[in-house]
Amino acid sequence: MSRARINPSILSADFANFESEFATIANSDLIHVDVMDNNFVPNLTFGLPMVQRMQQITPKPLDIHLMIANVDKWAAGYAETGAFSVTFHAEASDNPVQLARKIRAIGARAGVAIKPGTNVEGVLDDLSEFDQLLVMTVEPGFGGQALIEDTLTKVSAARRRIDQDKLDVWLQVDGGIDETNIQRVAELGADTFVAGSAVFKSQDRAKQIQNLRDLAEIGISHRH
Ligand SMILES: O=C(CO)[C@@H](O)[C@H](O)COP(=O)(O)O
Ligand SMILES: [Fe+2]
Repeated sequence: MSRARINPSILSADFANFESEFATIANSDLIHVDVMDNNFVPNLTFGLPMVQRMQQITPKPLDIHLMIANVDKWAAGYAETGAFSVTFHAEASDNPVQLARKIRAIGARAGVAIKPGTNVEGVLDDLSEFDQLLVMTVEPGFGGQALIEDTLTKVSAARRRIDQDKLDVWLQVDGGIDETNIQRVAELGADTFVAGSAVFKSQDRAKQIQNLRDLAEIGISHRH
């Protein structure tokens, strides 16, 4: 696996044809699956039975992004599907560290996500309990939004802490990532990039995934 990971978000895919859609993004690193409950976010996608089925047909490991309330109750079920990683929102959990331990014990990587309005400091001290920190670069709920520049200070702060404490934690960004900004966001510290519309609206998705990966790796190589 290359240093920069590109995880296409299937929120922008054709929901009636996941198997053929997945085949068009088979050169990705992981496939990002947005679970929304019309409660934690004002949009609804699909739940556990769909993710169980995706697990059977996917050419790549699944990176599950849970945008659901009562996540302390639901997250374990997603880990049990055999998903590679399960990321839940800090805002939706009563005890993120305890939940991460539960997800890890099942055998999935545990990720914690923060919305644009949530401080990163609250999770930085517990980072060793997680395999991934997801800094949302848009308000969760919808694809195709513009990246919120203010969120990028959190990416820099998280990168400083990960490097300083020599943590093995992936730093993911999600929302509005495309070929115009990925290199800069990588330079600031992200190493794992979710891209929905930038991949699915492209004429040649495989080529776009490789283009995004190349740009991100240039950004990573420019880090001081
Ligand atoms: O979690 C979310 C939205 O809440 C994302 O994963 C989006 O699906 C990303 O889409 P683009 O902003 O890249 O179009
Ligand atoms: Fe997402």
